[in-house]
Amino acid sequence: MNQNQPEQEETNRTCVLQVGSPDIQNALFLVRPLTFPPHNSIFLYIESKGSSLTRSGVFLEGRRRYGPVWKASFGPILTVHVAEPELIEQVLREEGQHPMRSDLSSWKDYRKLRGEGYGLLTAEGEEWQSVRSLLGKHMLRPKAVEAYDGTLNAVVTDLIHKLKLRSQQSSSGLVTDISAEFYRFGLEGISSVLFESRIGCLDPVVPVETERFIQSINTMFVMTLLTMAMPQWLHRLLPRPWDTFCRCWDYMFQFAKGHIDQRLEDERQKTARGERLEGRYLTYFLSQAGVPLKSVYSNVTELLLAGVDTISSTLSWSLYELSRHPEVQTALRDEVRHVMKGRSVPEARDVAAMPLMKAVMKEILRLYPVIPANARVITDRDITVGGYLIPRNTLITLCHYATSRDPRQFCDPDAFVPRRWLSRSEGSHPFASVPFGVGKRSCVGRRIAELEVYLALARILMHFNVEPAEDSDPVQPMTRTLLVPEKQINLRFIER
Ligand code: HEM
Repeated sequence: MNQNQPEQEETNRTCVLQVGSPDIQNALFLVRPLTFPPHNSIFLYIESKGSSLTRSGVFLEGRRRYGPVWKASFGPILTVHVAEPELIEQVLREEGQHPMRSDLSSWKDYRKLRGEGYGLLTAEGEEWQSVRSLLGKHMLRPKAVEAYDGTLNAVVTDLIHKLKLRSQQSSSGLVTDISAEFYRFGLEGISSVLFESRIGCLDPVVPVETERFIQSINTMFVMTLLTMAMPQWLHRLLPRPWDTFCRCWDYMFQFAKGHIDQRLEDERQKTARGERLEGRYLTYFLSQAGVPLKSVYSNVTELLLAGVDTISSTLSWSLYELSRHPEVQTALRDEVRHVMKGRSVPEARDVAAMPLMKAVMKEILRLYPVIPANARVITDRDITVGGYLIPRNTLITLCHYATSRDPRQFCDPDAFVPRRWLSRSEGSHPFASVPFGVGKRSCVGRRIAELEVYLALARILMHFNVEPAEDSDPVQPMTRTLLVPEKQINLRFIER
């Protein structure tokens, strides 16, 4: 069969190709809210007319039904989906000097409404470029990132204590809802990199404002889908999703501003006392480089937000899969111990000698890419992708989850097989699994995220055998803008 042909024709299909044809609005995706107890907030199914997508089937079903390119509407937004590595590569190779993810964003609408600044996630053009160049120096250069290992290791030490405390509270070493613990770890980790000071997320009693910040992120992501699915005029008729969305952002900005103001005040007092300033944290670099305070606020808010779910999801799925594959867990622990040679705390440079560790993270992000679909808008010209003309300013959805679970790219695609990354025989397309994105606008936190996950996994495996909870059913991923576990992940941490 031709790879570019749909596997199966559907008589009741709601989405057909031919961008620019009069029936461009004929595809309607419905969004139905569901309550989901663990976070006490609303989660979403995305359904196509006729049959529901599985919760984890982020565009797998679209790919199966319609082939590698199809168009659909999400509320008022028309988007062309691209679900083939070669075609994703074609789109990304077309992006210009200042790539744009999406022009139609409720995140941007909030900033306009409240007069807040834009951070790296939301800024465009020259504004984006200047902050990206600055942060890139401190977040992507290997030497600059290595310098954070002491800071991050201190946070990992607290995580290990917390896991010990929690596992000792159960006779079987059970720690329920590990993602919640790793949300706090993620927030503490990114805060320490941003402020070079600790904010108490891993203390025995977690500060109320920390929990509220994490809850705000959760709810904001859910509301993002709802607000995007509703045309703006509907916000007046059904104000709740939009109001809730704005309140979440208000709190997130307030939280970040409080910490930034505190930190800058500390610096002012030091200067007044004639002490030398030698900060090694991102807020300091931003403020010293003359970035306006409004932009420091928005960038720090967005970096805090970006560092929480991403780390939590990756660590949770890593331990989930390692608990179900004890042979991989043992091999990884052996690798860590071999490199550590009796030392107890790994450093950034140790990771270079841990190929299996890197393969485990790649495999986890292939199976569970925390951003399952990304987007691009090409603003200056029409482009041709897979033989279809896509007019300028069209929102193009890049279906990464669909390509990274595609059996044409990865044999046994739903299985956890880290070793596939250690041999060259797999032969998948380089754009089949790109969990951090590719190119100028790719993830600026990638190196920090990798280091944080490596340091945490190495120490956890040195301290614990990680096993599934008794009688635990498999956990599937689902989408809430980001990919998250559909239910709590509970694991047993047995001290070694
Ligand atoms: C496993 C962890 C992570 C994954 C899988 C991930 C993935 C991504 C992806 C897919 C993008 C969009 C790239 C594109 O549009 O091409 C992105 C952007 C971004 N990420 Fe991450 N991320 C992770 C961790 C982090 C962390 C820890 C931070 C903060 C320190 C961070 C900060 C950002 C920022 C600021 C952007 C926007 C970059 C820009 O537009 O210039 N990410 N990330």
